[in-house]
Amino acid sequence: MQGQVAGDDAGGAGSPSRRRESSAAARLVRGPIIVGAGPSGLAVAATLSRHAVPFTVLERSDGIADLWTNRTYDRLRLHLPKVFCELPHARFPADFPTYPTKHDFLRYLRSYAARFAVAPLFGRTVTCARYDAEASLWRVTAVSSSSTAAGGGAAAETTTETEYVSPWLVVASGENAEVVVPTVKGRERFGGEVLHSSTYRSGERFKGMRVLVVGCGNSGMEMCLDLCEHGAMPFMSVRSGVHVLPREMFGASTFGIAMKLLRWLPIKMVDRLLLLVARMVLGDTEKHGLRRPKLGPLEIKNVTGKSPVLDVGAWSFIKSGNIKIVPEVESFTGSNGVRFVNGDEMAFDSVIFATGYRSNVPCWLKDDGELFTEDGKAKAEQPSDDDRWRGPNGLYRVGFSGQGLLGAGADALRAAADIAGRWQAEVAAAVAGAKVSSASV
Ligand SMILES: Cc1cc2nc3c(=O)[nH]c(=O)nc-3n(C[C@H](O)[C@H](O)[C@H](O)COP(=O)(O)OP(=O)(O)OC[C@H]3O[C@@H](n4cnc5c(N)ncnc54)[C@H](O)[C@@H]3O)c2cc1C
Ligand SMILES: NC(=O)C1=CN([C@@H]2O[C@H](COP(=O)(O)OP(=O)(O)OC[C@H]3O[C@@H](n4cnc5c(N)ncnc54)[C@H](OP(=O)(O)O)[C@@H]3O)[C@@H](O)[C@H]2O)C=CC1
Ligand SMILES: O=C(O)C(=O)Cc1c[nH]c2ccccc12
Repeated sequence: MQGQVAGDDAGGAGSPSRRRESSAAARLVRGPIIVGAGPSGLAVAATLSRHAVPFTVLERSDGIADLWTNRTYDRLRLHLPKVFCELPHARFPADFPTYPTKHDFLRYLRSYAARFAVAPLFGRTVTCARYDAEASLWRVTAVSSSSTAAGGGAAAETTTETEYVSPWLVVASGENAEVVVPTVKGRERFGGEVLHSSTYRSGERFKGMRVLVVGCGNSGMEMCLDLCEHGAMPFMSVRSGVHVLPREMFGASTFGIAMKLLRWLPIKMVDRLLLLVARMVLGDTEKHGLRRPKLGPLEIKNVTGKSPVLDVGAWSFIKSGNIKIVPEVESFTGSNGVRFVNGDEMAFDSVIFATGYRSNVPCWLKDDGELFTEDGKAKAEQPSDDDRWRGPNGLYRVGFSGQGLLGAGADALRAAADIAGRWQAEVAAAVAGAKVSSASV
């Protein structure tokens, strides 16, 4: 039976009442369950669609590609050239610029979903996925909420829990599913606005303000640039340093050059060449407070997942002193004060944490088949081993290789082909079974 009331949360007078319902019947879906309708989930679904395999995509937000739609700033562009960001089976339109804007990219993703008839179930947050060894099936619980105006005028929120069941589960919830915001001592004292980069849209409303940006990854760097261009005064807090590379070298994309060199040379050598050219183009970043990590830019990306910054203009503002580098934050000291680990104290109007994201897989995936680490990253036996896209029991990992959209597309092709093989074998067995039973009637 569906829609059975499993529990009631009392809502105080005037507050929305909350009801939790659960569908008692599990829904056995046709084909695999895919968790997430970002680029990875869409790419798996599209490939399955081409193999004529049905699927069910569960997505927590109300549309596709939530990260790109709702959690990125206005000026964002892909920072790898478009050829490295296409999903399987569909090129970017020829009139797209080399570095498409996020609006271009979203346009592409929407038409991609339409073209391959990918219609996710939206508003379904997966809270648990467990392998039922007895039945050889994945049991996936998804929660959805809906708000309805109740008779007396107060809104009633109903959360519904549904179990979806399938022999195959594709984890495509992303490496950037949840924001990371560090706990800083004295946070409650700070009177200015504090936000995470995922809610920053533009520097416009920070004009004339002193803004502390914590973190020097691509988000931190690009927000500082945006703040400068909108007449704000950005300060960038740096903890351990980063590799900054020009986005282009000798008129070609740095990433493209690196990919070509990797065909012939070992990664350490390619890193050395990139750093040599970066030094020629940018100068010594350490002199301006941006220490370079010990491992090279490509090697550190492979080993730890830390992305190099591909500079789109922030570097020149750092050199000119418009973006000021400050040390790691120690604490908030008052309504606008921040103390740094070197003991210096400064006043700021706002603080933006550009401290990155994390996966949420450990919160919901109960039988991870050794595909994930404790913090929900891809588990690799070798640092360079990005080949563990399939686990036991029909479990697949797509989009966790730390290689951006290119890696997600490659994972999606392999996972979908593997599932399609198994699906077709099951269909063939069912057809054979049906023939035998009809012959014996
Ligand atoms: C600001 C920014 C810029 C980037 N730019 C580039 C770039 O230029 N090139 C590049 O290659 N990579 C880039 N990346 C890396 C980025 O991870 C990929 O571009 C891409 O978004 C990965 O796709 P995905 O589908 O794996 O993950 P996501 O895009 O994060 O999609 C995952 C989806 O799963 C959903 N989800 C999560 N948890 C659950 C759950 N429990 N239940 C149901 N649904 C869930 C989310 O709502 C989301 O829609 C960028 C990342 C960021 C943060
Ligand atoms: N145009 C594009 O294509 C863009 C791509 N991206 C991509 O999105 C992903 C996320 O990038 P981003 O949001 O920059 O996050 P990142 O994880 O790349 O960077 C996080 C930054 O925050 C710092 N940090 C994290 N925790 C703390 C802490 N507790 N205290 C102090 N500092 C801390 C890190 O420092 P430390 O190194 O010391 O840990 C690092 O400098 C990356 O893959 C990136 O390449 C992002 C923006 C634009
Ligand atoms: O933006 C990112 O972090 C990406 O994941 C894209 C990406 C994959 N491999 C890289 C190597 C160097 C710089 C960016 C990337």
